Amino acid sequence: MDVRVVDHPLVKARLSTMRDARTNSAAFRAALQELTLMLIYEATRDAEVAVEPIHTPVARTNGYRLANPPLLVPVLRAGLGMADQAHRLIPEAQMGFVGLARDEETLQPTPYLESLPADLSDRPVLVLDPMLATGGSMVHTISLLTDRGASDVTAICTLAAPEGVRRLEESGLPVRVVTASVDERLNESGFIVPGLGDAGDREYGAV
Ligand SMILES: O=P(O)(O)OC[C@H]1O[C@H](OP(=O)(O)OP(=O)(O)O)[C@H](O)[C@@H]1O
Ligand SMILES: O=c1cc[nH]c(=O)[nH]1
Ligand SMILES: [Mg+2]
Repeated sequence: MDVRVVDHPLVKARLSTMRDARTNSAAFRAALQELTLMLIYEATRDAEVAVEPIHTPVARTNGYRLANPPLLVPVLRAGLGMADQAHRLIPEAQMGFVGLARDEETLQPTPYLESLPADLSDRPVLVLDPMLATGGSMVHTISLLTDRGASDVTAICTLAAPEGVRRLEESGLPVRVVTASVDERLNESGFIVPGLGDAGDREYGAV
């Protein structure tokens, strides 16, 4: 499985803002948006482009656009904080939604929303979720996508745990991961260490 860690000074700086326990919700959301921009920029580096002639005020030249715009799928709640920024970068993209809440005792994802196009064959998908911890939520989400024919899925995750990366790899699902960091480990409560805490709570407040 392809895991791309975007190792760039600006990525590290935004991630540090998100990790810092002193960062308030508004600053956390702003850093997440900026980080999302950089991760999507990297994730789409090899996207197929269509070429069509355009006229500048001076001459005729080649114009470029994405040949096959992806479906964007934020995983609620925390992934919502990445959705608008991703859409600004790829305004022609369609958006689907998955809602999951991890049971903090069993660490199993509890689904509460699924709003996705019926046919995803021949369409790239970008899944937006800041956190890949045990990998349970991501495996559930990608299974919903492959059930609809998706075969080209990229998980855009601010942070990943080695355990989650391994789980995705062992699932055999057609996915690659683009992240700002693969951290050390999960703790006994299933939180990423050093991590950044509960991403959804830090964006929107504790539930
Ligand atoms: O890899 P996993 O062990 O499944 O954990 C990762 C999930 O946990 C967080 O969501 P959470 O369940 O806290 O919901 P929230 O976004 O509403 O806070 C995060 O946004 C992922 O979806
Ligand atoms: O560290 C973690 C693990 C799962 N979900 C989060 O929001 N944070
Ligand atoms: Mg949460």
